[in-house]
Amino acid sequence: MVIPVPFISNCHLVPNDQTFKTDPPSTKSKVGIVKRVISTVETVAATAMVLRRVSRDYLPVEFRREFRREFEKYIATNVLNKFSNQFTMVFNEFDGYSDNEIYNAAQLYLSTRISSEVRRVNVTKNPNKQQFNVAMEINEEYTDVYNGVHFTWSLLSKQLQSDDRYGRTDIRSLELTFHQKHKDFVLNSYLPYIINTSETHKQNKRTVKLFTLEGSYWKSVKLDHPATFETVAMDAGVKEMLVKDLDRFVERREHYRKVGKAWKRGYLLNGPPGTGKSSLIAAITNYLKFDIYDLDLNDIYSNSELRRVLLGTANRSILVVEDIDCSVELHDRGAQTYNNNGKLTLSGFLNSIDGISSSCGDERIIIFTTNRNEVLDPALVRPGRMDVHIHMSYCTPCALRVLVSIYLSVTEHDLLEDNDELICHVDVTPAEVTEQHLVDEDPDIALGGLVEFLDAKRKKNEEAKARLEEKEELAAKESEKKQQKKLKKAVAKKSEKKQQDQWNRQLDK
Ligand SMILES: Nc1ncnc2c1ncn2[C@@H]1O[C@H](COP(=O)(O)OP(=O)(O)OP(=O)(O)O)[C@@H](O)[C@H]1O
Repeated sequence: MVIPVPFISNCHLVPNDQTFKTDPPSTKSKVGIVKRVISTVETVAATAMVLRRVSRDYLPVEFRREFRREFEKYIATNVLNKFSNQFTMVFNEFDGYSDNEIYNAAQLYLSTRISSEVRRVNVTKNPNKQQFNVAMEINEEYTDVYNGVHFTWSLLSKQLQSDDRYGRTDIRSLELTFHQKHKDFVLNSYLPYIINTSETHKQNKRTVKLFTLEGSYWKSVKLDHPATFETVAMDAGVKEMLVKDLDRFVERREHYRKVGKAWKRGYLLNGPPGTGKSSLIAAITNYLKFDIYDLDLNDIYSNSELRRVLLGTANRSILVVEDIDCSVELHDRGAQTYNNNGKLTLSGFLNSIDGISSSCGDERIIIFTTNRNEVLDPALVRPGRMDVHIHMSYCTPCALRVLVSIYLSVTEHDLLEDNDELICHVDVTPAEVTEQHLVDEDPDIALGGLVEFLDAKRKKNEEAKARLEEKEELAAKESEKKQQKKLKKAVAKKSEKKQQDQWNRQLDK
C-alpha cells in the first residue's frame, strides 16, 4: 500500500551558522577564524569561571544543576554552533490547535530505532496488551543512520505554567541535527521515509487512539476495544456491504481527486439503544486502524469553537457524534439551534463538517448515531453528508446465531429453534441477549435461561399489549359516550329551538 506523504510544513529550519560558505576559506581567513576561536574560548572560559563561582556561592544546590544545563545549552547553541556546519530542524509537538503529524511520525519512527547506545528510555504498557511501548525520553539523544548519512535526534521539553488552562504541564519538541549539505535530502527523502515507516508501523501494530475534548484540545488514549466485524451481530448482507464500502473508500484517493470531491464518507447508524451502534463504530475503527475523535456537541459553545476543534483532527480518522438527536436540537436549519447562548447553529455545524473535510482533510470518515432518525433535519443526513444509512435492528435469528457462536462457542443447539421462534415475536436487543449469555458458559444453561427470559418478555409484552388495547378500548368507549352525549345535547337544543320558533310564530299570528 502506498502511503501518501503529507506536505511537510510543520518544522522550523534552524541554521547553526547563519552564513553558508561553499568555497574553501583562504589562509588569511583561516588565521582570522583561529584568532576568533581563541578569543571566544578565552571569553567563555572567563565567563564560565565567574558564573561558576557566583552559582556556587549564591545559588541553592537544587538550582545549580538546572543552571549548569541551561548554561551548557546556551554555549552549545550560541557559541560553538557559530563555527559549526551543522543544521537543526525543530519539530514541535503541536501546530496551533492540531497535532504536528511529522512530530508524531518521528516519535513512532524513533521508538522502532532505539538501540543499546541510548541510556534512558520511556516505557509504558497498555492494560490489555502484552508488549511494552518503548519511546525516547526527554533530554536524550539518539543517532540514526539513513543512506549512510548520520542524524542526531533529541527530545526536549519546555515546562509550562502550572495554571495552563488546557492542563498541559509541558510542550515537547524533537530536534534533528545533521550536516547542512543534507538539507534537501532530509526534506525530500529522509522525512518522507520516516512518515512512511511510521504509517507501516502503525498498521502492523494495530494501535488506534481515541481522542476526546479537553477544553479546546483533543486528548488521546490508546483505544483497546475488542469489537471486530466478526463479533458484531447484525444483518450479514448489511455487514458485507459496509466492509466493501469501507474498502472502496480507502482505495479511491485518485477517484475523489479526479471528480473534485473531498475524500470523506459519512455513515448514519440508527437503531434503539443496545443494538450495537457503538460496537460497530469500534469494529470499523479496528478494521481501518483509523484514530477516532469522539465529539460531544454539548461541549461546544459556538460555531467558531467547533471549527477550531474540527481543524485539530487529523487525516485518516473517524469523527463520531453519538446520539446526534440528543446533543443539540439539530432539526431546524433556519433557527438558532443551540444552546445556552444560542451560538452553535445547525448551519454552522454543517459548514464546519463540510469545511474540514473539503478544505484541509483527507480520508475522513464521519459517523452519526441516533435512536430517533425521524427528528433529524433532512439537511443533516442527505447523501453527500451521510452517504450510507445503516439500521441496527432488534435481534434477529441470524444475529442470535452470531452471538451464540461468539459467547457460547456453539453453532448448533436444540434450544436455538425455540429461541428463534420467540425472537421473531419479541423485540429484544443484542445487548439484552448478551447479558443472558454472560450468565453461564454452559450452552444448556445460557440458552435455557434465554428461552425463559424471552418467554417472560413475550408474556410481559402481551400483557402490556392487552392492557394497552383494553385502555384504548375503554378510551374509545368513553369518547363514543361523550360523542353521543354531545349529539343528544345538540339534538335536544335543536328541537328546543324549533319548538321555541313554533311558539313564537303562533304568538305572532
Ligand atoms: N449487534 C451487537 N453485536 C454484538 N454485541 C452487541 C450488539 N449490540 C449490543 N451488543 C452488546 O451490548 C453492549 C452495548 O451495545 P452498544 O453500546 O454497542 O449499543 P448502542 O446501540 O451503541 O447503545 P446506545 O444507543 O445506548 O449507545 C455492547 O458492549 C455489546 O456487548
